Amino acid sequence: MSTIAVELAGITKRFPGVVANHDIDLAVRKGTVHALVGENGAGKSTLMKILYGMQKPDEGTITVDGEQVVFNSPADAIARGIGMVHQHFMLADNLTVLENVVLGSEKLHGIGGGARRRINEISDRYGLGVRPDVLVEDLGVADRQRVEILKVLYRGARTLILDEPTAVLVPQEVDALFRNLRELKAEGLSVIFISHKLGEVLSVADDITVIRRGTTVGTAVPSETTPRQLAELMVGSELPTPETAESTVTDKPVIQVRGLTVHAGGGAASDRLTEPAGAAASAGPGLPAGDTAGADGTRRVLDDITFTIHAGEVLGIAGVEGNGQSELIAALIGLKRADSGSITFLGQDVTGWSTRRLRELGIGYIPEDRQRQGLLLESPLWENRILGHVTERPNAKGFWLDPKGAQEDTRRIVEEFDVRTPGIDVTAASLSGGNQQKLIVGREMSHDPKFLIAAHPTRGVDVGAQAQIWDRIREARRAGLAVLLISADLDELIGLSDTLRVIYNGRLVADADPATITAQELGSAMTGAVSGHLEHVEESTDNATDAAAEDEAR
Ligand SMILES: Nc1ncnc2c1ncn2[C@@H]1O[C@H](COP(=O)(O)OP(=O)(O)OP(=O)(O)O)[C@@H](O)[C@H]1O
Repeated sequence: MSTIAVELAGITKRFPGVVANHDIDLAVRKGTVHALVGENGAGKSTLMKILYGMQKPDEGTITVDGEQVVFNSPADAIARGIGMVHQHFMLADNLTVLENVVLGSEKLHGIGGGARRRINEISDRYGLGVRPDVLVEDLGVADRQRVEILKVLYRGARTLILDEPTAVLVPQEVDALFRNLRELKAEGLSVIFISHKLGEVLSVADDITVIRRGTTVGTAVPSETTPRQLAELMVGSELPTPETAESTVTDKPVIQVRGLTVHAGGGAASDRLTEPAGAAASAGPGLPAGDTAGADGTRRVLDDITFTIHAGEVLGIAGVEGNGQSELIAALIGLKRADSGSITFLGQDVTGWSTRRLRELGIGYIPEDRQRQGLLLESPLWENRILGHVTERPNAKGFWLDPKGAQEDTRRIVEEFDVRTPGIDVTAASLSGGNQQKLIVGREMSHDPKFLIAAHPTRGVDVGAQAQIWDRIREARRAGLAVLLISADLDELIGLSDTLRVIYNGRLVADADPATITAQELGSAMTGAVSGHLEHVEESTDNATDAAAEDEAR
C-alpha cells in the first residue's frame, strides 16, 4: 500500500497573461500535515482548486492512493476522499449542525438517528466537540470551523485541504485546532495546510513545500528551519515585526464616539461602499448568547461604546469575531444607524451621515470582507480603483468621471503596492486573495485619509506585503492619521496599536497596555478570562469620560 496519500506531478495551469502553476510537484504522505507556503499569487489556491476538482490542469497528473485520477468536479474529488475547508465558511446560519452536515449527503446516513450517531462518532473520535442539534448561528468562529471539518470527514475525506484556517482564530483556538489536526494524523489522515503565518507552519507541519511564482522552489524540514529562513525561501526577504517604536499620539481628537448603541436588526443600511445610508433594513449577524437586552427588549449589538482616537494614534479593538466589531465598523462608516449616541469627526457631529459623505470628509475604509464589501469582483481593477471614491481625484474632474486618471493611478498602485497582475484590465476576481487585499489597501491609502477604519488590513497577505502595509500605516500615522484597527492577528494588534481595548458582547470591557501584554494574555481576555494586564471597564470608562471632558474643554 502506498504511503503517499496524494501526489500532484508536473501540474501546469495557465490563465490569460499568467502561468499560475508551472510544473509543480507535491507529494503528501499519509498521516501527516503538509504545509503549502508561498507569497501572494504564488499559485497555492490554484493548485488546491485543481486537487479539489474545481479547475482542470493544462498539464500534469493527480494520483490518489497510488491510482491516477481525473477530477471533473468537486464531487469527483470528494468521492476519492479529498475534502476542502474554505476560508469563508459555507454554513447556513439558520440551520442546525446536523442539517448543515447532512445537506447534500442525505444518502450517506439519512437525516435522522443514523446521521446523528455518525456525527457524534466522528466528533468523539477526533475530539471536535461538535453537537448535532445546536443552531449554527449560536456558534463562534472556531466551532463553525470544526463543523466544516466534521462536514468533510462525514463525506469520507482522508485528505483535508485547509485554506488559511488560523486567520480567524485567537491563539488558544489555534492550539485547539492543532490538537484536532494531530488526532486526524494519528488516524492516518492527511492535511494540506495553507498559511502565511510561518511560526504556526513550523509548529504544526511535518513537511513544507514552498512555491514561488507558480513553481516549486523547495521543501523544508520544520525541525531544521527558522521562520526567517522560511520567509527568505518564500519571498527572499526577512520576517517583519509590526512593532511601533516611538509614539506619535497627539492631543488632537479626530474621532469621538460617545455612548454609541445599536440594537439587533435595526438601522442596517447597505453592504456596499457607494450607497447612501438607509437603503435596506436587514438583521445584523448573530451574537453569542447572553447579549445585553435593550430597554425595549431587543438585543444591543453595540452597547454604550465610548472612545476617542487622536491624530497619530492607532486604537486597536481586540475581540473574538461576532462581539460587535462588524456593527461598530458599520456604524462608523454610515452603513448602520445608531439607536443612540454620537459620532464626531474633527469637531463636526457626523452622526447619521451617509457613507459617501463620510468618505468625502476623509474617512478611509478597509472592510472585513474584501470580496463582498471592498470590490466589484467582475469589474476591471481600474474600476475598482474608483469604488467608494467616485467624486474624488484622480477618479473625477469636477462632476465628470475621469477614467484615464483612474487608470493611470491604478498602474501606480499596482506598482507601489506590488499587486501581482498581468494588467489593470483584468477583473478583481482573477487576482489572488492577497493581491486583492493589496489593491484595497492601496486605494484607501491613496486618498490620504484623516481617519482609517482598518479591519484585518493584512489578512491573507504574505510576510513581505504585510511589512509594506504596516509601513504605510505607520508612515501615515506619523503624519497624523487616526486609525481604528480591528484584527484577528493579535501580534499585529499589539504591535501596531498605541491603545488597546477589548470588545465583548457589544461592550468595551477592558483596556490593555500594548507595551506589556502578550498575544496569549490578550487571547484570554477576549474569550472572557481577565488577566492581571488588563484594567476593568469601570476604570477605563472613567478615563474615557475624563478624556471627553478634556476634549470638550479644548
Ligand atoms: N480565475 C482566474 N483567472 C485569471 N487569473 C487567475 C485566476 N485564478 C488565479 N489567477 C492568477 O493565478 C495566479 C496564482 O493565483 P493563486 O490564487 O493561486 O495564488 P495564491 O498563492 O493562492 O495567492 P494568495 O496567497 O494571495 O491567496 C495569480 O497571478 C492570479 O492572478
